[in-house]
Amino acid sequence: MQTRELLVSAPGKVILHGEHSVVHGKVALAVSLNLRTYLRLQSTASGEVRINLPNIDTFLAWEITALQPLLAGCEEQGDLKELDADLLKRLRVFTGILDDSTDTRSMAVLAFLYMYLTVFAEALSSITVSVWSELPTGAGLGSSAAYNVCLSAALLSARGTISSPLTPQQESARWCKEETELINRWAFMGEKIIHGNPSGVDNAVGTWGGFLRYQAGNITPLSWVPILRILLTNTKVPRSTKVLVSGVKDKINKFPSVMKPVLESVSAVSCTCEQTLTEMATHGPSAEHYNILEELIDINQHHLNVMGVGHSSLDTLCRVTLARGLHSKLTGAGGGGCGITLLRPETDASVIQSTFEELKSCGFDCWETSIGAPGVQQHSSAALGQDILKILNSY
Ligand SMILES: Nc1ncnc2c1ncn2[C@@H]1O[C@H](COP(=O)(O)OP(=O)(O)OP(=O)(O)O)[C@@H](O)[C@H]1O
Ligand SMILES: C[C@@](O)(CCO)CC(=O)[O-]
Ligand SMILES: [Mg+2]
Repeated sequence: MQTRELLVSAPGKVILHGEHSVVHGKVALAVSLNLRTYLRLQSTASGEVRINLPNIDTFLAWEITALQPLLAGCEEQGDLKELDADLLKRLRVFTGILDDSTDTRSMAVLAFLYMYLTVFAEALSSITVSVWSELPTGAGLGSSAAYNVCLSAALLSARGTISSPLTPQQESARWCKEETELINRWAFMGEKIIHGNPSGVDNAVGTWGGFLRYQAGNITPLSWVPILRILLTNTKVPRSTKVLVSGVKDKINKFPSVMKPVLESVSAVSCTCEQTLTEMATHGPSAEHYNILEELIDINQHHLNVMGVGHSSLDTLCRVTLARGLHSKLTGAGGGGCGITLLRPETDASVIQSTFEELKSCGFDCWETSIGAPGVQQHSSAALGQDILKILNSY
């Protein structure tokens, strides 16, 4: 244990195209958001591990002596490709969390304890971890990935497996490539616990930030993209990514010849979108480019409905925006949660205002977002706003 206090943050994300298909090896395009999750880790002498999760009203502590026996029989974490199923089973018994639970608190606690035990292993230390997020929990904006990336970075740094990159002169710093890759791999373990069968796209965006093309674990940063204006709408309909991902898998197993072409088509949508964005960045955006982006959004939204991850609230979003000539699709796992609407450069402020008003009257939250924020970072306390520090320091 090398650290008395660590502050880290990681961004949420929007998936432009490829959610669900990406779980089955197809191409996705995703970009980080300007909404972040923040974590403070303190080393203590309490003999306890404590976690404070104010967003989900969860405040728990365990004696290290009670956690130690859970590690008996654990193999050293090698290439980090697979979860240690036995340890997870022992953790479920220890916490009383059932196999099929998708409960918010249970999933957050399991992911934390699993990562703490596997990172610290033979050197369990007393720590207090507090996490607070600007992201809505479980709404499709990668809140689980931002949580897992923060946990992974902070725990690995505190253990000394990776460095603490911040120098006294800096307000924020990032880890080197190799250490960032390790953060991403460990965060993926947390995603496996929360999601069941994640593709890894969400933790990749939370770790690396920016605009990414993702396919089967291959991450390609896209630096040639135009500035896009995107409206985000949170329908506030709760859903679980784990349940939705498993529903799509069931449908593919039931109707493979029907569903596989749908996944293939979504992959083609991602690739056509990528080509269009590259053209827009190289030759300058035209009205025709925006027409193509809008058509691709509509096609993908239909495909997502075919996969069974639509929701009447998302239909409402599409209808309200289309009435003003704007095109929307769900983002993330769907089933409620958030949708994105593409704004054209010439979209009038009055049109945006009236869209906001109508969506708000449906009970939705709606705001224009900014995309492409940096990935996981370590911060000095001077870098964080007073309101965020106040929350993290109050435990
Ligand atoms: N701020 C937070 N504090 C504690 N736990 C969190 C926090 N944010 C997310 N989580 C955990 O992540 C879970 C939500 O993950 P889920 O994957 O269902 O939604 P999401 O990540 O927001 O959406 P998507 O995966 O579609 O982008 C919560 O149930 C909780 O266990
Ligand atoms: C639905 C999904 O494709 C995106 C969730 O943000 C799941 C995943 O890729 O792990
Ligand atoms: Mg998630």
